[in-house]
Amino acid sequence: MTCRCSASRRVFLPFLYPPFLAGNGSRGGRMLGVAGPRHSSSQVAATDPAVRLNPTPDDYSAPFFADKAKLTAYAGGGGNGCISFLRELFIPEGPANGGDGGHGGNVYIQAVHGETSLHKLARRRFVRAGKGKHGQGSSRGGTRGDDVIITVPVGTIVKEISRNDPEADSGWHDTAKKPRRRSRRSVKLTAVTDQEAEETEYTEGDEGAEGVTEQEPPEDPNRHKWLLYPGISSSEAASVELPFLPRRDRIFVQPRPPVHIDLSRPTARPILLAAGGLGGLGNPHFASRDRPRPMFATKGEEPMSIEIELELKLLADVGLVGLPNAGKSTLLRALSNSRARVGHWEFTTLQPNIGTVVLDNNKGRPLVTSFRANDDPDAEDETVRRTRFTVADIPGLIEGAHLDKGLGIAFLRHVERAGVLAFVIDLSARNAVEALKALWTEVGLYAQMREEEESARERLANIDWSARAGLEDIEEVWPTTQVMADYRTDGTPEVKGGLHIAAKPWFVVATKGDVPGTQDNFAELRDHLARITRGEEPHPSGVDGAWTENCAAIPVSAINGHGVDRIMHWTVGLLDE
Ligand SMILES: Nc1nc2c(ncn2[C@@H]2O[C@H](COP(=O)(O)OP(=O)(O)OP(=O)(O)O)[C@@H](O)[C@H]2O)c(=O)[nH]1
Ligand SMILES: [Mg+2]
Repeated sequence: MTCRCSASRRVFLPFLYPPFLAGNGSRGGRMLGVAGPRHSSSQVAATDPAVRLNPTPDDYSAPFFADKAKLTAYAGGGGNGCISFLRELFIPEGPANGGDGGHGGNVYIQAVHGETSLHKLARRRFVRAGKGKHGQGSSRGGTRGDDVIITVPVGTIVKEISRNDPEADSGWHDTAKKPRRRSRRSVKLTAVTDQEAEETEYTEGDEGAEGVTEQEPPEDPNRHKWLLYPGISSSEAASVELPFLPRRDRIFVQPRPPVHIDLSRPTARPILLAAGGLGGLGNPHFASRDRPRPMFATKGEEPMSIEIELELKLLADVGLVGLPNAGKSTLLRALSNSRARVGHWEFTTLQPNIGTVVLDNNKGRPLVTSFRANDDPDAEDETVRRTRFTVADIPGLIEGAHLDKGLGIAFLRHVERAGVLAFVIDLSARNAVEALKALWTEVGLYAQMREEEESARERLANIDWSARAGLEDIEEVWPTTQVMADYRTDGTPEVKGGLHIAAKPWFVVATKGDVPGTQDNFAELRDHLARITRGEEPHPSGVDGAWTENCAAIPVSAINGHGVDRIMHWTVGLLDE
């Protein structure tokens, strides 16, 4: 049989599979496997700044990235207790010696510095902790199930969607529902009235007593939690008298629903998400004078599972916000060692890129002296010397993004936590003041949407679902899915709220300054920002109380690396504020 795959390399489409290219065609690059010079494009780029800042569209590196993931964490079930008896040469019917079952493994979550994306978790769909092993004869306890730690990047938010906890649902661990202790031989009868259940005790020998109706003892609701000795006959099994299930405290306290954890700092210790089930008790626990050879043990607890949603908000110091094709990725390349994709069309960048700006050039002599808050809560010094800062480049924002136009405003969550916002404006494209206003309007509307979502979430968390609340109450607090902006008389959307982003320090990077005829545009922008600083013009977002202390525009030509150092100094100044 002949091979059905084409032997020709012509089917390889370089546009669709650019990462497979080792270089670019125009500068002596080559496809994989094709003879050519043995240096990579990154080596060429690293040595030649002109090539690095004006690369061809196929000269980039795109690491795997996902900022959302949904998965179900299953804790491990407990192992069963064992029913066994000592049997030796001269002891045919020895005492009970069944071991206890091992506890199930727990599922934890931990934010660590090494992780940068959720793509591995997005593909997994579920994680499962190990089951506890069953107990064995000769009093051998089962081993504990393995714990699982989900490691996520710093900046991840964990939200619970649903959970299934069979043990909690049965009320067995809920101390509020603890039944009264009763004698082993007494069986409870209940007569339910309209308001509350009245309890009467039915005790053997009371049959026929006045006021007590003779009834069959009710089925033990915990019958399914017992294991019977496999060797006993079915009639013996039916008549076996089981004691009350012993109440046991959980070793690990299950987090209260709904789980909502903001992992904005690395967590020194893993945080418990789902606690494993307790192991069952072996038959020696039930041995007594009356019952020296218990023919039963308890089963291990059923495990709980929790469905969670993970959302990553990249924690960069500076967020680049700009219209598509403004030159954000080129600027990121100029500031850092990033190999973000650059192209002369809109939406070249489809997912966020993070670059690190090294202040001391790795030589221990910082170009700029700067301090940042210390991450380590145990450290005595509150600030440490800053040697680097990170910059996030996100897909371009277009006007009407709040109406879900373009790539939407979902990517703004990656700059939401940035310490400083840098608005990248192309001086050669259009009026820079208008572009700045358009960008700030979208950012302001996004901030407003986030605030509404957050307050709706808080109200939802406070709802008493057990109360006889009308459906209207619930609908009232349900978050709106889209922001419907109010419009001013001039047709521009009006932003209400959103101060948590508008209060951040910001500046404008006026890029493509090398293009002839852009000076007037820059001068107008600079004057406009000076008026905002003096308080003669409102903040471009229109939000009251927004940051207007020292609004600056820095002219650069990122493609030539001109003026980029000033951005570094300015940013550090704002970060230190
Ligand atoms: N003349 C000139 N061209 C520039 C400059 N900076 C970027 N460009 C060009 O502008 C185009 C767009 O640059 P990108 O860096 O991809 O722009 P972007 O904002 O990341 O675009 P999106 O990812 O699509 O939002 C590319 O062709 C760059 O070569 C500059 O300073 N001067
Ligand atoms: Mg880009």
